[in-house]
Amino acid sequence: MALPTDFINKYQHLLGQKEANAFIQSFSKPARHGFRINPLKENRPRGVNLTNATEHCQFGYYGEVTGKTVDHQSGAVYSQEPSAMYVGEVAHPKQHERVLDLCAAPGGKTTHLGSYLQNTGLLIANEINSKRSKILVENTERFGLTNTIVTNTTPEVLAARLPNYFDRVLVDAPCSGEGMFRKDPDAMQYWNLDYPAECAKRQRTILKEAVKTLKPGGILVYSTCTFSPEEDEQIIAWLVKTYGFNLLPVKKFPGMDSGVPEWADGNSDLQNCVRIFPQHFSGEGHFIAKLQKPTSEPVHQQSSKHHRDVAINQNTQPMNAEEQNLWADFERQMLKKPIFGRLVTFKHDLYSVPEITPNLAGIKIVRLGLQIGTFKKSRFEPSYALGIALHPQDVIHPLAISYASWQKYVHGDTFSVDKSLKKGWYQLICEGQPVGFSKVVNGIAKNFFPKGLRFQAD
Ligand SMILES: C[S@@+](CC[C@H](N)C(=O)[O-])C[C@H]1O[C@@H](n2cnc3c(N)ncnc32)[C@H](O)[C@@H]1O
Repeated sequence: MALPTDFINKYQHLLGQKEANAFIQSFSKPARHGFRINPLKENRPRGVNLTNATEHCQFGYYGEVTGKTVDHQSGAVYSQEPSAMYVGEVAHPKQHERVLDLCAAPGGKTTHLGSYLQNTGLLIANEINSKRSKILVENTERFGLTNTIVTNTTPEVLAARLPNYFDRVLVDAPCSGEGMFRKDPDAMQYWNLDYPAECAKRQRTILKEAVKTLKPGGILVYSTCTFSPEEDEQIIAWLVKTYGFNLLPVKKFPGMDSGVPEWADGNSDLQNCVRIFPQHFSGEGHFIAKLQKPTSEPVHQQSSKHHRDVAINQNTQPMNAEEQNLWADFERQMLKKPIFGRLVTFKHDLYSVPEITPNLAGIKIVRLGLQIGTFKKSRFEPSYALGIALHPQDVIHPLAISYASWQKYVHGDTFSVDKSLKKGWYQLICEGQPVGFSKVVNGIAKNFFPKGLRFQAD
């Protein structure tokens, strides 16, 4: 791979000739692939090879997964390169915490954080880019995250609305992406010698706001997929100096390196950070730091389980009487236990929002928790997201379908089912995974697979 000359010279200077040679040569080797399995699903994925588990990530495996499979469509797996998997592992939220993923699209880390939260507490996944925030929504839905609100706003707006609010904040920062060069050589086109410093400026702007959203004593995880000290150790040194954060040690698995104090201000605590270099570790490259916000006074262990703000924003409403009846009918016919969260309507859609959702007025929300369905004229239509999120064991009418029927389903076609099936809604199950809802009428399963997601499966 033809790397920029300035890039080679820079790392020869930083790493020394011998180490730099190994680093540069690693770019000519094949990229490493990986995936995580989804612990929120009742059943393990059946179509992937689960023999090569990663040591550093509880849910991780080496290997490649493709998009047009049951495991992928149902959210049973999430494709993620092996070093990126260590970020969620380091962040590792505890159940019932309030967590912010500030730079979240397409959702690799969000889905990983959600794997730990187990749909408890609150996860706000924010993405500043509107188009990318929609992909983030797709991935949170696919993964079956019911405690997650997706917002599309700036760090400044979130910090102004939710100061000192989160137990844990992840800043997986936009960066110069040097760890992407092997996987995606196009990522090199933006690179020049000044680019890391430009990215660092933006990272400091984001972090200034991230710091405000974190409660005293809260945990901040900062990560990049780049090797440049300007965006890694130097950012952390600045954070520690400016805000008095405590740099916490992060476990290093074989092949992981420590942060390098000499590449910043010499603070020996910088060794607590993790560097993942492709010449030492089976992954593309990352930098991760874990920090704690100082507490000027003792933090009272306020359980977020009991916190409950009333309003969500000015546009949400409780269900009206007709909607309540339609929902109650659906719930009685379809669900073995009541739906999680707080139910609110937004226009004609019914949402389940996490119990501890704060007032989000003034923040652009792209996904208000889990969309349960839509009230149409005198009927309720369950959503695709609900059809994927519900565990088959909690549904009164699961319907196992063949792979051939699934192919028709994801293509947007109807398919035949047993003629004796009663008319009504069924949760479709393929290879043990819930794949959405269908309405069965006279032996035909009608298609409700979202138009924008349809594809031709092999
Ligand atoms: C490294 S990517 C995040 C990857 C994501 N965490 C994942 O694991 O899938 C960084 C994200 O930050 C967003 N971003 C860019 N500028 C930003 C800014 N000024 N404030 C917040 N986010 C920004 C980008 O749109 C991008 O989606």
